[in-house]
Amino acid sequence: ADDEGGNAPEPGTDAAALVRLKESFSDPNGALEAWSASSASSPCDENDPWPGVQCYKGALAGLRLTRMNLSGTFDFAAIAKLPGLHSVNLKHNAFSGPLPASLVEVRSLRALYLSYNSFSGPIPGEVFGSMRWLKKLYLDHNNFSGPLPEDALADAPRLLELHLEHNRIEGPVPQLLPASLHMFNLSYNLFSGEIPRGVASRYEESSFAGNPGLCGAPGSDPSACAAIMPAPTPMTPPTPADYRAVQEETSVFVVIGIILLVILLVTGAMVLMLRQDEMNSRAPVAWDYPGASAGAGKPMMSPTGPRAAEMVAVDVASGSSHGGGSQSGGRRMGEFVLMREDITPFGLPDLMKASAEVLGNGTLGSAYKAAMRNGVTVAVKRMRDMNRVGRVEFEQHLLMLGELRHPNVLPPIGYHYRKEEKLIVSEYMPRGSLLYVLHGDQSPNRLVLDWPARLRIAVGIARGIAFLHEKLGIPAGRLVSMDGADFDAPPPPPPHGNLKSGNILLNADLEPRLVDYGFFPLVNPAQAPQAMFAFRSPEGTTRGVVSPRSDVYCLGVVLLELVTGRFPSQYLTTARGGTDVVHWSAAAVAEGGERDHVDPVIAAGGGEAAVRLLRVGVQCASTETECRPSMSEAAWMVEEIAGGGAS
Ligand SMILES: Nc1ncnc2c1ncn2[C@@H]1O[C@H](COP(=O)(O)OP(=O)(O)OP(=O)(O)O)[C@@H](O)[C@H]1O
Repeated sequence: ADDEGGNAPEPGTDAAALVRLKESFSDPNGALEAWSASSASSPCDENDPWPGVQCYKGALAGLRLTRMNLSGTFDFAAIAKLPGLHSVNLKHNAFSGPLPASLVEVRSLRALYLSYNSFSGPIPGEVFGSMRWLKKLYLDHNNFSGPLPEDALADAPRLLELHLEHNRIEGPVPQLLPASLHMFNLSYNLFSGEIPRGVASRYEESSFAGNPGLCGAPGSDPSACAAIMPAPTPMTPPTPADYRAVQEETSVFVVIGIILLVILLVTGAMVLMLRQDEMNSRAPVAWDYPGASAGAGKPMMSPTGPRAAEMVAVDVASGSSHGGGSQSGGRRMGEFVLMREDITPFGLPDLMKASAEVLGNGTLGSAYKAAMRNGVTVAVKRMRDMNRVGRVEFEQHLLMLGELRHPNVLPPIGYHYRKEEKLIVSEYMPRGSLLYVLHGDQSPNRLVLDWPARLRIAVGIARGIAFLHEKLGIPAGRLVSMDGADFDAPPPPPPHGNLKSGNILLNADLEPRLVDYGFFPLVNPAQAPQAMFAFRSPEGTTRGVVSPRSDVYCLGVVLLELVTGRFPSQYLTTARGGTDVVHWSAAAVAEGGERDHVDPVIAAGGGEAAVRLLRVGVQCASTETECRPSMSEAAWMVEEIAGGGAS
């Protein structure tokens, strides 16, 4: 009624289009009441924009109508003539019926999110054939049926993400997919037959899960196809023999890991000794380093040389280890910035002369132990994949991280920045990581963590990560993507981003200290999915999106690892092995069999408390982010189990 009475907005304007669009669906809560011909403002009014609109330079660029209880159909034809409209997001509403044919008239769309509605019927091929700019298409959690239009899909020129999970789509998995398609999730549908090899190898195993008639998923047994082709077989629960097989695989993995580690340590130490001899014999000669007065213009040291040697050679030319004043909030020792006043000063020359040992080679870089002559022993991490950040950004971030103080957090104490070389130094923790103590140390007199120790460690981890969330968390509303292509605002980054047992170190009292946190803003976005464990969360693997709740998932994995004593398969990228602690434990909770999943070493001491901790782990590692507790809630749940007796 608002839109009648000669007050209609000028045809062709954003306002006219939205008023017409609103007539096509039902808005029982009046969420879009302001979409009216009699409205005093225009949709993109700077001071009083209409609800649900996203604007770019004063023009309508996106519609974000999520969780508004809207229903009926959506008249895409009404908005087809808006050339700047790039994104439509209708997630979590009650729209139903087939996809309106008018959809394909909105040629400008880059992103269309229809997840969690009740759309039904087949997916028309024109969606891919006519919408040539479409990059992201989210059709998951609806009632779509019928086969996928293979030819049209193969032709979509720019499609990056296609989400089809939780529908009733049937037929074979298409053989030909656009080269651009890096995310293709068809889990929980009715697809059948063998997944074409080229498709199976391109996507995660989870992309194909929940299709009982489908075989040939990555990592699955190829012979299973023969068995499954005639008729879909029901899924059978894993037998004890399966678990034994996984255990054996785990042991093989651990043995191989140890052999590799020994080779790495011996080689590293030998090369380092050779290099140090070489350096000593060349002591009077200045090493080549950009900006160094002596030796400038000579070729730089080979970047392919051994890592430790490169690390210690970078700053020999920059002078005395005890020179330099206070800059940027830290003491600058030549090219090295020491951020702490309370330890004996040192610089890169001291690190160079230190006896060094390779600690390991992780996803973010390699780590070395350096015992210096002044009695200080530190861990030096040579960071990879951070060439995107400039000096100022890197320094400010490190200084900020260095200021964080908590008993369960191990802050960096110094850093070195060059465009192509970044070192981060922290206190050395002689006991090593929780990963090593739980699974790596096979010596006869190894440390076995009993229940009180594990509970204390769980509490410490929860306190440390909750502290990081409090200090490094960014309120969700502050981040809005306005790049003109995708107006679905990205969630804030996970404050830790890489929480796993390898990044939880234990001090002499077995108190956990978290490391490798807060690097999300520094790591190159293209490398982050491989480098940071938060991307192994379900939302990270399926959508490439992570948030603070991804840290909660990572905490869940660690808690399950502590209670079950199993090596989580989630930590492996390519090799097979370990136990899928998340699904294994979730199944136990569903069947009430938690007690059988508690590590026998702690079963007697842990009792009901261990079972409760396992349940918290399962909840934290829920597939749906909304089902996970917030980090402060998770920390509180862990504290509650300890009941104050853990500290
Ligand atoms: N400050 C430290 N004290 C003692 N050991 C450390 C310290 N920092 C790292 N380490 C150990 O050095 C090894 C290599 O660490 P690094 O961080 O390079 O790899 P990672 O933890 O396996 O993987 P990622 O790069 O993903 O964090 C690990 O075993 C880790 O526990």
